[in-house]
Amino acid sequence: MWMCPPQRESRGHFEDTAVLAAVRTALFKMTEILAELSRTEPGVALDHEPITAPETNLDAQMFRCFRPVNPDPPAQEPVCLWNRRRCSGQQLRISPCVTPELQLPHPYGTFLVLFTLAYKLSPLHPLAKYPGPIIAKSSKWWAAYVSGQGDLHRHYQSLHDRYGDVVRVGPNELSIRDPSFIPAVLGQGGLPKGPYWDNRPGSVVSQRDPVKHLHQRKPWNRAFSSAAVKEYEDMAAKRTKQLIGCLEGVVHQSGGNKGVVLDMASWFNYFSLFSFGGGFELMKAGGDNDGLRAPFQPFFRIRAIMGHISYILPLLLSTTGRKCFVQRVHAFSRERVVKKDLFYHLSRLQSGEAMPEDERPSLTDVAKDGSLAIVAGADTTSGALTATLYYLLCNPIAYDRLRAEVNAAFPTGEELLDVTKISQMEWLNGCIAGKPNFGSLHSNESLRLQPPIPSGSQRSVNKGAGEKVLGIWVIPEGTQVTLRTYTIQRDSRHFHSPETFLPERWFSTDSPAGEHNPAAFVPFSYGPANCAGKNLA
Ligand code: HEM
Repeated sequence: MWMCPPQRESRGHFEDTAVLAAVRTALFKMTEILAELSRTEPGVALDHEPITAPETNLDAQMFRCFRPVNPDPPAQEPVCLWNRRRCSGQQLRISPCVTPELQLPHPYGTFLVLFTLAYKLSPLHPLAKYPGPIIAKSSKWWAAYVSGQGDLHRHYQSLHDRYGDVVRVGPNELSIRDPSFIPAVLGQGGLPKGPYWDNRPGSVVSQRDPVKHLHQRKPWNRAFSSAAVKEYEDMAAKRTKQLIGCLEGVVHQSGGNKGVVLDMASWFNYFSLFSFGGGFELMKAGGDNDGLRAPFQPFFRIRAIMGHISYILPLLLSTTGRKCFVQRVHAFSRERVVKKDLFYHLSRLQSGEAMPEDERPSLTDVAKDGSLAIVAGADTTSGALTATLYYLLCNPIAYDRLRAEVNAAFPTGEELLDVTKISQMEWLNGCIAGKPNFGSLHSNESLRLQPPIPSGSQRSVNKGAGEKVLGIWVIPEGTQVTLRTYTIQRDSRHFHSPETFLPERWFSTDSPAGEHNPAAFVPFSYGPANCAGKNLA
């Protein structure tokens, strides 16, 4: 990794005293890396749709100082750095934006970097009044680094414990722990999505324009309407049985050996792709033998890191073969559109749907959304199931109560999913299902303790939109805000014994544990851009 982390004070917490030295090192290393990128494979880029680096923040403007600018690229054989074998033979084109010589920082660049840094840390900055660590105020590169360690949500929690409910976590970004701001930020008429989503394939999740988002969201709402979700029930029941059969098979093959180890996170991941009909037969294959799931794994980490420095994505796209991965996923999605599963519903081609020809989305658009369903739907669902199993195994009392409840409701174990029965099962709903309770549609303990999207979803007060007032806080234009799900859901002001797995808190109001603030439970987010697949999930 390019950046030497300064001394940690506590888990994920950086000492301000080491900060300036770290920032200097980081900036120097950044220039080195950019130079290295251009030296190793000169002038090669993949064919991609035009992508423009956002000019909305100073980090991006600084970054432009280091970007190569040669309008006449040399003719050259295209190469895919990411995976040469997989991408050989694909139609690639030299992009005019990358050249062999990278312009290293000249005096103007150095001056701009230092000036920008000084401005970000000065009392003149619009967010100067908000508390936060100096390294975070200096650059989002720091958040990208912590994100790469997989610890960002815990780090934000420690920052809130130290600085309060509103913390400056980036030069232009605030992190919020107060759930009373959820409707104003995420609700109807709230804030649009932020630059975290810039430079991504144009699926609904990365649509920052609220009007276009509304349009793109329609097929999703249709795909998860009550009628459509009913159609998935059989599929879900069959896949559940298949999973149980597979697990029994593995145990059987081991000859009843008690020491058999199962990677349940992977099995839940194979299972959670069930909404795609027969497209993924990972359970049947007993693993990802064909490498269908493997390409998604590095993508999750890269996506999480790049969200903080999304202006660098165009350079990465042009110097690496990430494009190859995206093309592969889209190709897979395109094949699926014709089958009657989630892709089919997204394509709005259902019978009885009076959708005029010209309003139907193109196959490419559906493929983009379908790819999103794989990345947004499968990992979240399997993460929730894995967390539930973990907490049940750590809590024998809850495990026994749940098992007794399931055995009573489904005595033979052969019944298909019966949603009416499920909605009346207290322990199941307390642990992992979704029963209307305390005004909250999805009330369960593992999603509270381990929300699959723990750091929340970024929103932005766009330039020209005017400042946004949240209680006593004035959020200036050009600021990004994020409500931290993990931190909010583990706040003792909203949940009794917040770090403890207590499924009964959702159905028992007799004990103090039952008292909680339902508004502080938002694993599926809130408002018009909340999770489109939550009914299915
Ligand atoms: C336990 C499982 C899941 C959790 C906790 C979860 C959570 C979330 C969250 C927090 C968001 C961000 C919303 C925002 O920006 O405000 C989101 C977005 C989204 N999720 Fe899920 N999700 C889950 C499963 C699924 C499934 C199964 C699907 C579909 C197959 C899905 C499809 C989507 C889509 C399409 C979006 C983008 C919505 C938009 O921007 O309008 N999710 N999800």
